[in-house]
Amino acid sequence: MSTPVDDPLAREGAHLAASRSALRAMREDVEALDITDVTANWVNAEVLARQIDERIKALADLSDTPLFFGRLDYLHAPGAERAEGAAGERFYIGRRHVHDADGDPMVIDWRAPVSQPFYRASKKDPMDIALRRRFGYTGGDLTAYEDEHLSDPGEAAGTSKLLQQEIERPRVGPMRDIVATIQPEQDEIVRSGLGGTVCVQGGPGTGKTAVGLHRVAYLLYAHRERLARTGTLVIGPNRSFLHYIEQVLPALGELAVQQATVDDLVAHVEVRGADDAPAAIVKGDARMAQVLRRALYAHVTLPAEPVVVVRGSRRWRVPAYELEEIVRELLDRDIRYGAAREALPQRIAHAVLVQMERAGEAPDDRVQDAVARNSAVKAAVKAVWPAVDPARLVLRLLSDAEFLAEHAEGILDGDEQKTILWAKPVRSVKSARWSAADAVLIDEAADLIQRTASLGHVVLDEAQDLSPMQYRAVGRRCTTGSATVLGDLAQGTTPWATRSWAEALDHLGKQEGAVEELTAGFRVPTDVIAYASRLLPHIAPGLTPVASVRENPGFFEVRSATETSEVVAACTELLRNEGSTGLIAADARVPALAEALTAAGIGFLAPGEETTRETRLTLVPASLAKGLEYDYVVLDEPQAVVDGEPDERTGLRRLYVALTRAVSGLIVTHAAPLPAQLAA
Ligand SMILES: Nc1ncnc2c1ncn2[C@@H]1O[C@H](COP(=O)(O)OP(=O)(O)OP(=O)(O)O)[C@@H](O)[C@H]1O
Repeated sequence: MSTPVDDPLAREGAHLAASRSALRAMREDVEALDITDVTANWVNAEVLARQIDERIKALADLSDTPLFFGRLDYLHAPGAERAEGAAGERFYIGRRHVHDADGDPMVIDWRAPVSQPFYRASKKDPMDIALRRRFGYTGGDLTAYEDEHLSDPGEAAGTSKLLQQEIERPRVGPMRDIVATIQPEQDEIVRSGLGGTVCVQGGPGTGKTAVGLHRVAYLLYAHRERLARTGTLVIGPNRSFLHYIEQVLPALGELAVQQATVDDLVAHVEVRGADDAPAAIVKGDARMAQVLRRALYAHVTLPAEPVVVVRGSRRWRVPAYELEEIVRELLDRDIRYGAAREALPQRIAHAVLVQMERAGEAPDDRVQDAVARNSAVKAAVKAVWPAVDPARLVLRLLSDAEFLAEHAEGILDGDEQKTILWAKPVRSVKSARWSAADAVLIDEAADLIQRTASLGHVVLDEAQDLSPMQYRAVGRRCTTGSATVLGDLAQGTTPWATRSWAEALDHLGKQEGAVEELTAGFRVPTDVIAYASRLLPHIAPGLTPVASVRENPGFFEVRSATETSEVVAACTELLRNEGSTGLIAADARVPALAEALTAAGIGFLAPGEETTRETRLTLVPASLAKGLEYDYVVLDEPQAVVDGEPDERTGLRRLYVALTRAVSGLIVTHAAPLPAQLAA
């Protein structure tokens, strides 16, 4: 019988058990904290209690997530300046830091500098690593390990089986983290500094979303205090997508990252209406920002009358030309409309004070405040620099042809103006049927009036679908921070879809952002991605096709199915496999397919609903498929997916998205002929 001493696996198992009890002890220490004496008031107590609560949650030992997944044996002790626990030469790499009762590290956080060679070291550049060990788990049990002697010239470089297994593991439930298998080119993006914006172009399944989420986790580790103050945000295309990814960061111990759609960010009004494509295109065009600025500043009128302030028996007169100077100076300064409006009364009061001093008085700050509040000053401010409500400003632009023409002159042509004008004038902000694009305009106007607060870091996923005005809305939420922009130009399905990343970064206000490309595909099997890539020359010429890293060639079949029952049969067939199945269909065909599934007694979910062992089928309208994945996919009627979009290119892009959701197998069913572009 082997003993822990001679059996490496047993030895590693013992380290796992010891690490687990150390983690338990760390948690118990936090749970035992008594804060009654240390907090001066209840607000502090509540904040502290919440922090403690979060810390306890972050220290949870999740039975199905291994505490460590790798080990690094350094040749030398890493430099003290870069080491968390530099004393030892051996480090276990895991999701979070675990230390023993003496404070010595048992498990090192994957984000620590000493963990980096786990992801980056190679035979070519061993990074001072003698041994890299990967661990394999079955359930929560440590059952395998695999070694690479990176500094041993005699050992050939090979591909890791454990890595391959992890990549090919079937999917059930929401998205999970990839910390154990982040690839070198992904790691470079994950660990790029907080100061810079990174934009990642990558085909379907290249790990963009995964990389973006891990980058936030990394940044939170490396800049914890700063980001706790300024905040982080992940932006995704819709609720079901956000739901799909929402557990990745908590699994990495990060509970404080906000998630939102762009619509959530700009929810100044209730969106009840929709634009047709031509109107949405103009409203989403960056030129609208100029129109709004002009329309807003048109409210400022240069004063023609003096301001006369009466105080006691004296009258102080600020002549019109002096007022004009003040107004011009405020217009020239780079401050918001609202801030300038707030400054104006003080400026006028200051001019009065100068006169008072000249007249031998010695007014103090209180006098200046009193003058600023004087009714004559208030009236002048109201006339010269009136308060503007952003929603009302947009309402007027969209309902008043003359007002729009005046401010869009030389920016939008006559047809464009007509396109965005509402058919019927609308009376109030409340009664208007605002569209999503209108809400973005209101957000732009609101920011012209009052600066939007900036976060420390924003991750923008599926960015290719944003309009220039939406990019601006996101950009103003990270003016003093940085962004990770993730997308695929070939998957852009909005009429205003991004044409180039340079342009997108420009609208975002992050011209300096670096564009990186990911081309290794972790999701889609070789045969399927090859089939889908036939569309690339038609939808995004010039993009590199994804190269699948999956060894399993996957299952792929195109078959004719004239009845919905045959589509249902394809689902039943795929459900015999382990993992999730998605039935993706043109939105218009979803009701009929839902009916057919129900008639056949097959339970199914909507996208974003969590798959369970019992219900593993999701019926996905093509319009919601983006970003999601299933082990097996039945793609119903490709031509209908194409026809569901207003133009052929968008239709083919939608089809490309739908074709690239499968991890292990795809059946395409069709009654109508397949789109010609899919022919080999
Ligand atoms: N290094 C990796 N190791 C294991 N799995 C990975 C790795 N990178 C990505 N994956 C997996 O590949 C799948 C696709 O990743 P992800 O959804 O991030 O790709 P994407 O580029 O955002 O795709 P899409 O363009 O379709 O939205 C996910 O299941 C993800 O967990």
